[in-house]
Amino acid sequence: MTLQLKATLAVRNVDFELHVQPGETLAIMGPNGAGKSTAVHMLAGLLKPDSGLATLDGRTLFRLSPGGGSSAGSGGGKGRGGSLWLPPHERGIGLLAQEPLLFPHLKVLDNVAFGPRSQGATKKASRETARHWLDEIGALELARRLPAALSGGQAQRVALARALATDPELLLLDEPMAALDVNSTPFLRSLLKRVLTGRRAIIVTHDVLDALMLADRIIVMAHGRIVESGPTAAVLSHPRSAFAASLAGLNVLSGSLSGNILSMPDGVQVTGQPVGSQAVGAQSDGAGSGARGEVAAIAAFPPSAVSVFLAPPAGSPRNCFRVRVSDLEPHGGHIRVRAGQMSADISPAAVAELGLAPGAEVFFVVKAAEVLLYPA
Ligand SMILES: Nc1ncnc2c1ncn2[C@@H]1O[C@H](COP(=O)(O)OP(=O)(O)OP(=O)(O)O)[C@@H](O)[C@H]1O
Repeated sequence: MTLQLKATLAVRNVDFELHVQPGETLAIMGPNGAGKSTAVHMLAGLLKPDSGLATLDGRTLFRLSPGGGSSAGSGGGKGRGGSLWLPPHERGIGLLAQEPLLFPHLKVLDNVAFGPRSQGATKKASRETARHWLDEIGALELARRLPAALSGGQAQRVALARALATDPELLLLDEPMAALDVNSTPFLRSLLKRVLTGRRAIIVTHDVLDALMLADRIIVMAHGRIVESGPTAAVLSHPRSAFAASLAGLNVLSGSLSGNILSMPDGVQVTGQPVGSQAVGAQSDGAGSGARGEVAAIAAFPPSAVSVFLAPPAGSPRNCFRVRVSDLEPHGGHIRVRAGQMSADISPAAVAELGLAPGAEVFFVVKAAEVLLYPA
């Protein structure tokens, strides 16, 4: 029993396949325009792919073959050529979007009771279910308010209760914290942690903390494709895409790899440790291959591995980058020295000793042993 989604949509350049097991929470991450919301909207029944198949525990949500003929936005049921498209309310799926989208004229209790009521429950039973979920999310005292009298965080909690009240087989969360102020975010995140435990869900997020706290597994999308997938901790500790490496807080440099040397487009070379020479061949599917066995690759290393010097250290075999400091900011007990895309974490004493300030030209130095080289 599983959720399966396989879909293509040429107009958005998406083509991917994903699975989610019962009880599993999957985080979808990736840069802007990667296709994350597109995936969620297809599952919710709000966007029709050109072709694909989605099944939830053996039930077909949609089945569309290329040129199958049913038009986007049309109603449910079977179309020509055996195609099938269930409307959103028949899918057994709950959706929590960025905005709570509560019915403005209904009190909180009736907003939450709306789902069970439209599934056929009596008015009394629907309200009991609504009270149960409002209690679960710690918002029972809001039951008699209208949405206009709620804060953004309260409204989003009520929207969560509303999504859960239909007892969905799959809960979709599309950047549920994005529209909240920073003070409301931790509360909703810990609430989500509680309600997502043991529940099948997909969360689209830009925040690595959400993935760490809420997800069992993460997929990274880029350009409408899945470029990385695995248990959250494994993806972040051994990122294989530039995006996942930057999520994990690593410095990421792109270039082409030959042996243990990454050459960047500006000619600067980085020596590091290739992550499994077999992995280079296996992962590079030919698309990024260049001349003489070179493959498109990234170098990743943590800011804590970077030392900062005012002059290049003489005779050092280490990697040395000439950079201009763009920013200094506190980071834990250290100071994060930013220089364009690269960062170094050094002690406040070292910052004072070097006399660092934005605009200073310095050298970032990192040992080859600290640099991991991955196929891009
Ligand atoms: N309403 C739309 N009409 C046409 N194209 C769209 C529409 N919404 C998104 N796209 C395009 O589809 C592709 C996937 O977009 P999508 O919104 O799924 O990305 P995303 O990963 O959710 O991005 P973000 O993090 O910015 O929300 C992008 O190329 C985007 O420009």
